[in-house]
Amino acid sequence: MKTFAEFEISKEILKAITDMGFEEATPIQQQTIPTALEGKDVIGQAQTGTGKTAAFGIPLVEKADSNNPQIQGLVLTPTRELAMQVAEELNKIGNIKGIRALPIYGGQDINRQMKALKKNPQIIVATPGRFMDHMRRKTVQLKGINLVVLDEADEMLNMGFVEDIETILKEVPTERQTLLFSATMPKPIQALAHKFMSEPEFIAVKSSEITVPNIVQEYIEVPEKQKFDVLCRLLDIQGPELAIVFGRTKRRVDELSEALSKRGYGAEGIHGDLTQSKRDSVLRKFKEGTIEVLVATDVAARGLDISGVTHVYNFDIPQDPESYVHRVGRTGRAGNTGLATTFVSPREISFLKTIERVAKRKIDKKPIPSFAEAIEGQQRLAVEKLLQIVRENSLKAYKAIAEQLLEETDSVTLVSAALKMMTKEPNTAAVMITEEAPLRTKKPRPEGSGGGRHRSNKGRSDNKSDRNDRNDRNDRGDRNDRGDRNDRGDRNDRNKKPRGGSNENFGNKGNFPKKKKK
Ligand SMILES: Nc1ncnc2c1ncn2[C@@H]1O[C@H](COP(=O)(O)OP(=O)(O)OP(=O)(O)O)[C@@H](O)[C@H]1O
Ligand SMILES: [Mg+2]
Repeated sequence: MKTFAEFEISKEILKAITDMGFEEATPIQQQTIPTALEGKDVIGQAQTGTGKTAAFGIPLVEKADSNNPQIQGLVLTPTRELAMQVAEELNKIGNIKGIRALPIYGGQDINRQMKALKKNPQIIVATPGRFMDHMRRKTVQLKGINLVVLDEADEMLNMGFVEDIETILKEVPTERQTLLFSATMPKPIQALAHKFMSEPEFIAVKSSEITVPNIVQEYIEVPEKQKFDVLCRLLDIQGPELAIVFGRTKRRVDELSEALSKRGYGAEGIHGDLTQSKRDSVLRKFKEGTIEVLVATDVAARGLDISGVTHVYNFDIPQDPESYVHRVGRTGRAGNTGLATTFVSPREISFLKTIERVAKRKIDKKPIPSFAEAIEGQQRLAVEKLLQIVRENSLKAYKAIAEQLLEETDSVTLVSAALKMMTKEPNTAAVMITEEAPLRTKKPRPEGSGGGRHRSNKGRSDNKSDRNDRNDRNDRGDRNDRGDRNDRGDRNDRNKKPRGGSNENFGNKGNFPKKKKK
């Protein structure tokens, strides 16, 4: 294992990384940081949650000059929330060196962004649509940019963003360095990437599986009608610290979050039709633990790093294996463990097989949990809570009254009553969830064949609103964001489309260095 001191990086950055609690470099960091520092173009691929942000962030900040008022680095991300998160991490890496990263994304007041741009940040982290908007307004200067990063590159290139990325890269100086990172990098996307890069080195951390081994992965075969009750039972049994439930469409997300709230869970939804301030507040509440269930479309599938996410539920099976890999990757990050459960309706089993083949791992079948197990689960949680209070040993004020109670009632009855009071009884309040048709079976395609270089918007133009959903491409009139590509009207259309084949070499072996406790 390499420590960061072995890289040729400045003392300020080293100190910042130590302050962040990083001691050893992760495998992808070990392999890509020296190459990127040499100035080479890199395509970096490693499993979710293994530190790709710092893998490109450290060279990016190292190369930036705090005395130069120009924008020197540009990072493009597929979603707004990811842009914010990446900017935050770059600011942590760069704070001692005096390097500032500014997030620029749709849904945020453009005048505010213009003001912030005037303060000369060295690095911009942006969604493509909004960045192009600033280019047109000439509120960003591109001539000083010498390093461009495409985070979640396959996602951006695959989803018809190619034109946007091309437009941006055409205006950035050609003698720049380009870095591409993602946990999935289908071969056709790699081929496409070469268009933007000069003799890139492809660095993929070898692994037999493309998801980290510390995510336990299970599926439950469940008819559409029963999915919601099964989800509630799982939440009761498993008692996640924080959980993300992925649904296929925005309507699904709205209905699920409402239904979960009705049944007494702290849940809210996030998708591309919400205002940015709503998206921000939902995500903030989730990070703080004010709500424990985040219901989301694929807008939250890529890159988001939220500590405490112990469970991921695919309420609807994702439509392609890449999406599966990224969704389940919201848990089990930075060496932590996680559990991912996928609901598969009987007619969707073939999709599961494709996922297993591409992810190169078996997903274990679990039975539908019973109502009795849900009750048991809640009782167990109540017992844990009770014992926790015992351990905290702050019961002095209650002892006298407890002794008095024990004179009148026997201890077993009293403890049972306390447990009953603390147990959340499974709630069966009536809820409304519109049924979704199962995914349509498509002809299996040979792995790696890809079929089409990238998906253009042609062929999907029958669904105009869908275009607004992709990234911030329509940032001008922008309300929507990408990740919600699987919106109602979009679903069937999308099923027919070829998808880039998946690559074989992914990720590391999960030997994640520990973060130092601060
Ligand atoms: N060297 C390190 N030591 C300890 N923790 C680290 C190290 N590098 C990164 N981390 C932490 O690991 C977590 C995951 O990192 P990051 O978000 O960069 O993963 P990723 O590979 O980009 O995942 P994804 O594919 O989902 O985008 C973050 O919380 C980050 O702070
Ligand atoms: Mg990432």
